[in-house]
Amino acid sequence: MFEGLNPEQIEAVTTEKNTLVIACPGSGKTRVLTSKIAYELDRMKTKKKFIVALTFTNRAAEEIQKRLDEMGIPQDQLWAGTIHSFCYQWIIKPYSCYEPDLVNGFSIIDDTKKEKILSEMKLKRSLPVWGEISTSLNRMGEYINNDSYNNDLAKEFHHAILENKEIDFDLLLYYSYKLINNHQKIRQHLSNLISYIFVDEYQDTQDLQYGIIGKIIDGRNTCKLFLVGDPDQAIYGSLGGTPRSIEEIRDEIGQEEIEFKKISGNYRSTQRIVDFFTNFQSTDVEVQALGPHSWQRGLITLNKTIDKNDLFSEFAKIIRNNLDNGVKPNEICIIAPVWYFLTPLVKKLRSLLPDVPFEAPIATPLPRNRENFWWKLTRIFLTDISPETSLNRFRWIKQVIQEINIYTNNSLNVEQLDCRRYLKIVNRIKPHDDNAIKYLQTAFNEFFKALDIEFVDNPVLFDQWNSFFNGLEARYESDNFKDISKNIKYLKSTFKQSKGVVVNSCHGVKGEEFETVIAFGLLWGNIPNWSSIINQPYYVTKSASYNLLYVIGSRAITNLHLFAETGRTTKSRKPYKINEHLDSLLFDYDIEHSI
Ligand SMILES: Nc1ncnc2c1ncn2[C@@H]1O[C@H](COP(=O)(O)OP(=O)(O)OP(=O)(O)O)[C@@H](O)[C@H]1O
Repeated sequence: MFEGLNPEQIEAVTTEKNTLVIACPGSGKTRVLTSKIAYELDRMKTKKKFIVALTFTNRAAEEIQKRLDEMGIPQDQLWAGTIHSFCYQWIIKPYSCYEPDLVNGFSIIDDTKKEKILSEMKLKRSLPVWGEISTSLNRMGEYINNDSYNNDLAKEFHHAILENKEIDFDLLLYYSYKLINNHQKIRQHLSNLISYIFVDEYQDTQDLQYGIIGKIIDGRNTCKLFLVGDPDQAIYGSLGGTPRSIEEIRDEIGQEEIEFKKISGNYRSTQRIVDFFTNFQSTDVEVQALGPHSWQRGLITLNKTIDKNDLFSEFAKIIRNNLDNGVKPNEICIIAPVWYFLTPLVKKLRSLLPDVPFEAPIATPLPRNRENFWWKLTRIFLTDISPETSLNRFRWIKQVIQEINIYTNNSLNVEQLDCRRYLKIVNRIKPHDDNAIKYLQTAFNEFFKALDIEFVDNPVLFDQWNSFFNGLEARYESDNFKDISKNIKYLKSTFKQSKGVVVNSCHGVKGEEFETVIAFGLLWGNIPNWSSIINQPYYVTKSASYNLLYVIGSRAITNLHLFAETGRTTKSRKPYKINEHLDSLLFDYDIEHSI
């Protein structure tokens, strides 16, 4: 369990106390977190308690589970997922009957629908459609935009969806906090059930999330807390994410003691990459590259003259060179500043490099609400059956069957043998339809028929069915996806194990590492987003800009190619300019023809 950990890391893993671990990128925070979870799972004295690991993305939760599988650690007593999934499954689903706004049923709306409603509201008020409005609330139920006009709009939006018995992820968090704060019974139940809460990327935790975690722990000494993160990697400031100080965290958890630990060094990158990204660090702590690549020179380039239309062929050239030099496709990553740059980019690259696989996790037309039951069943149907996916698929089917039991009062068994049997049912179902929507509907119908359950009679499953398929149809018709194939093969390809060149947003690649990173759109207004620039004090803009550049730079192991392309214009037709902090940095870049 302690294999591959240095003494500082072992100390963090074996600590008995509530702990906050802060460290620079590549220092092994994820490794420590996974080992600590394994260590605590192994020490559990009762079968009645759970360990909860809160990660920023579902991808990160799956990575932890995969690593625990590889370590051979049983995970029956682990729950891992995002704070939104946690709130839904542990608070809202069991206790929504105590909340008047939710008591008559509700469904969670998809991002596409949310964006559509918000855009219509903005148009009505003659506000620019592209202006970012946060609909996050704090624990007092207040909206957190700087501007009261935006707060009114956020409030009006929530009123409108609630009228329709719908909530979004922000209301999900808010009602979870309200329920846990108002009902001692809920607090007590959760703190009796949960023995440890782990928080990854603590620096992006919102006020309500601290509030919810704090209420579960709240000085009762029954549940411990372990947070890891890096304040310099806080990139969700505009959505209310903040790295709290150790004193503030102590206040949240009812004055329980909390220990502060640092781990040092970077095991990921070359010293040159470290020297590049530490220019955007908030402190002047020296970071030493300790890993096997530390001494390599690699390549670090900055191109600020290339036209946006020439990016694709330039990327293709870099990718081809890397592949020729033995770099595997999934060790290369292209980072876009905003997710809507991704779909056209992948399309273009696929045509330029038809033999190279690409993986664009965001470029899926599936509705992004992973709490939807039908999303979870889709994942099982569309993930390849292979030895590498078998443990995941087994875990997913178990979850799905447990949910069916809750919704239908059925008592399907969830023992090992039974879950294998359900998986076999899924594996046998092979609809003939090419159209993705038809394929999935046939598959789901056949699955429920084999289980002998009439799901259409169930209001929750029926509502979720509508929201899933309406969401999928709406996304297929939206500007971003209208050109992609509606064939089931395309949808299946979005679930493929990561073997291809990764194309993702800066937010999507947090925590990951790649031999070669290509980042483009490093323009003022993208990095950071206008919402961190317009009407913001300079220190907010600077820290948003620094943190994004820091996160992007620190994903690279050996090579980093930066692009601040020309030819992009704002909605008011002004040319975008290079990010000013990147522009003013004096760094010994390699010249491009050496690529
Ligand atoms: N003690 C160690 N010895 C050798 N390699 C290590 C050690 N600890 C971590 N690593 C390796 O260093 C790399 C970075 O580790 P990890 O992803 O855990 O860092 P991190 O602190 O979570 O980074 P980030 O903040 O960027 O998410 C990984 O390849 C990991 O396997």
